[in-house]
Order: sequence, then C-alpha cells, then structure tokens
Amino acid sequence: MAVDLTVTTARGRTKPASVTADGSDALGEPRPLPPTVFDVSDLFVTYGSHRAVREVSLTVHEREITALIGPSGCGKSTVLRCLNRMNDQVPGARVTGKVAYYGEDLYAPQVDPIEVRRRIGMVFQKPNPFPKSIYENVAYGLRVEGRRPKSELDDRVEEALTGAALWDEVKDKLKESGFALSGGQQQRLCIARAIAVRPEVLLMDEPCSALDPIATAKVEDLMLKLADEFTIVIVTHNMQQAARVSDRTAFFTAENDSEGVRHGRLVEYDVTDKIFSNPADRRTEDYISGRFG
Ligand SMILES: Nc1ncnc2c1ncn2[C@@H]1O[C@H](COP(=O)(O)OP(=O)(O)OP(=O)(O)O)[C@@H](O)[C@H]1O
Repeated sequence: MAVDLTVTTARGRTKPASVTADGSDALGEPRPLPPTVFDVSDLFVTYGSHRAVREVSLTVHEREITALIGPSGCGKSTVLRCLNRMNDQVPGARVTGKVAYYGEDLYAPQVDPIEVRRRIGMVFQKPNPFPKSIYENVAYGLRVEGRRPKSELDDRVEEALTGAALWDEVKDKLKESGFALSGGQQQRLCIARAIAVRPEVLLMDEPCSALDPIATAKVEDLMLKLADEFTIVIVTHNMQQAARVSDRTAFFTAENDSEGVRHGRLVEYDVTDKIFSNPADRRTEDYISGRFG
C-alpha cells in the first residue's frame, strides 16, 4: 500500500516529512534526503590577509530552507555569498575549498558567474528597489535576458508579483515608483524581482532585519510558500525566525585559532529541531539559550 508521507510541519509547511529531529519520516522510518543542491567542503575565505571563515563543510538540500545563524562577524554572509559567487565582486576576497552545485564545481574556470547568479538569486538585507516603476523593477532581469512580447512580459511580471504575495497590493499602481511602497512591500518587490527570472535557489541575507514585525511575518510566510518551489538559504540574526522557517540550521561562531587569529567557523549543522532542542555542541547551546552572542 502506498503511504502518503507528506505532513504539515510545525513550521506550517506541507512537504515531505524530511526533517524530523532524528531524520525519520512521519512513520518513524528512515527516509532519503532530498537531492543535494550545494555540497560545500572545506571552504576557506580570506579578505586580503584577513581569514574570515575556515573549514566550512555543509550540504544544502532541494526545496528546503537552510538558515545560517551566529554572532556578528562569524562569516555567515561570507559563506552565503560563496554560494552564488558574489564574493568574486568583493575586492581582495579569495575563496578556496569546494562548492559543488548539483555536483558541478561552481568555481570551475568554464562556469559563467553571471549565469550562476541568474540561477542562484540573492535578496539583500536592506530592500533595494531600482529607481524605476514597480513594473520595471520586476521586468528588469527579464529585459536583460532578451526581447519578449509585451504580453509575455506582463504575464511574467504578474506571476512574479503574485509569487511574492504583492500582486493584490500593487496591481493598480504598477507604473508608480518602487520607492513609493512601504519597507515590507519593497522587500517583497525585491523578492519578486529575484524570482521573476525563475532562479533555482534564493539566497537571503537578513531579509527582514530592516522590517517591522508585521512585515517580517509576511516575508516569513512568503519564504515558507516559496520553499515549495525554490531552495532557500537565509542568513538571520533572529533565532526565532530560523526556528520558525528553516528545515536545517548551521550555527557559526568566531573564535581564535592556535595562532591567536580570529576567524569564523561552522560549529554545528543539523536539522533545525535538533539544533534548537538538543544541540550537540555546548557553544550552540550557549548561543541559542542567549548565554552568549
Ligand atoms: N568586504 C570585506 N572586506 C574585508 N573584510 C570583510 C569583508 N566582508 C566581511 N569581512 C570580514 O569577514 C568576517 C566575516 O564577515 P561576515 O559579514 O561574513 O560575517 P557575518 O557573520 O555575516 O556578520 P554580520 O552578522 O555582522 O553581518 C568579519 O571579520 C568581517 O569584518
């Protein structure tokens, strides 16, 4: 008899029962992991002579939300930027180790970083609409891809704004400036802009840190919805947010090495329920219980 293993999780998202704390499914059977999207191994990042983060190894799985948490300066954003080669654009940044994307080396010489960033989109901390209309903000990446009939462009803009849970609020003012929207709406506009080109992955660097609690709740709901379609990796300072939305959580910290040089490193990576209920490392426990950081 076929058994439906789809459950609604504590985070309210309907998905395969992949991420219970012990890795079992709804019936307590071990289950296969969703496909691996990123396989990061032994990642080191330096900025000039500054070692930002070292020895990071983790895997990100398809259509899951993976949260990167930890105190300021431990390298969360640095690691996030390695996942779509944004660090290529940071002067002095040097990345070593391996980042495989669906098994392919993301840093191989033949890989086009522009194509990487099309497939792996990024949403930033501060909403950053372009000084253009709402419509043109969303259409921007589509226009860069090449000419399309107006009707197709209209459809794709509507699809992206609907996907970003913003269509109903803006459908009658698409020609108005993106700056005329509230902060939370601007962030959803930036999410619409990112998803308009139909990426496979969304990287989000503290996407709610500039938003009030109501706008934050809307963006969190949106993330849960988007995770039905996209793989999401989010950097957040907000531990409740990581606990609410993510399937897996990576805890980073910054500490001195044997030479007294401070750098970030990954302490623990596991399913979110486990990180927040029964972490393996004392440093994780101290951080999530608020004793440190
Ligand atoms: N462009 C840069 N040039 C030089 N050093 C940098 C650069 N970006 C980050 N760093 C350094 O790398 C280390 C990690 O920074 P990163 O921003 O990745 O940490 P983070 O955990 O995301 O911090 P926060 O939570 O404060 O955003 C820090 O010591 C930081 O000062």
